Amino acid sequence: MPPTLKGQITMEKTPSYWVTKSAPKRVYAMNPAVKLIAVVRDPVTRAISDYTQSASKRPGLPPFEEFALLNSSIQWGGTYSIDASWPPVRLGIYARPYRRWLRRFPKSRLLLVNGERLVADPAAEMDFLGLKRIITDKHFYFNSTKGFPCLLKSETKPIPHCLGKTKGRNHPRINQSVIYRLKEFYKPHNEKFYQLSGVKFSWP
Ligand SMILES: Nc1ncnc2c1ncn2[C@@H]1O[C@H](COP(=O)(O)OS(=O)(=O)O)[C@@H](OP(=O)(O)O)[C@H]1O
Repeated sequence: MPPTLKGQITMEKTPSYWVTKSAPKRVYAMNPAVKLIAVVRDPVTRAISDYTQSASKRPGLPPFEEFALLNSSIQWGGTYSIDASWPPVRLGIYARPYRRWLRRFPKSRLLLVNGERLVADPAAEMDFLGLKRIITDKHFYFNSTKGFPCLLKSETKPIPHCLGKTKGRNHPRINQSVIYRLKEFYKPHNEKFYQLSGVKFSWP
């Protein structure tokens, strides 16, 4: 962590902390009063997003369906199982890492941000850190080319800032029966996560 003056808040963002087994213990040892934020979205969309990121770096990568299904030689429309060990699928089982974090930190200090709501209404997600509300909904505008909200750095000097090209990519079309199977796969895991967190996300 960089040095922080009194009155300043230091922030650090690393998605892999969420699933790194040793992270809760180490973060706790660093500062047990730390506030934690995890953005979670529909795990089916998360898996496709994760695959899209890899595909952008590796042209010619086989289609999503071939990784998501076990024994993908079977026709996609037939009977098949989901490959729960494929990281884009596995990382959407949120209850597992969430349980690990809860062994060290109280629920009140781990904010679960609804990824779908973060896109629909970003300003609504800003209160957890207890900071003065400087960023409000006036600082966001919907950029229709990007299809996502972007930030106006100040109300008076509205310089627009969108996230880079690697955020908000177009996802490939995925076979509908594979999507259906993935939803079925995640249903019990999502339920477990809703039970543990007390938050009913709207994923099917
Ligand atoms: N405002 C705004 N602009 C662009 N993208 C937005 C925004 N808000 C949320 N998102 C969603 O963030 C997704 C990328 O987040 P990542 O988890 O891949 O980022 S990172 O791993 O933390 O770097 C990204 O996923 P993809 O759509 O698959 O690219 C977006 O859905």
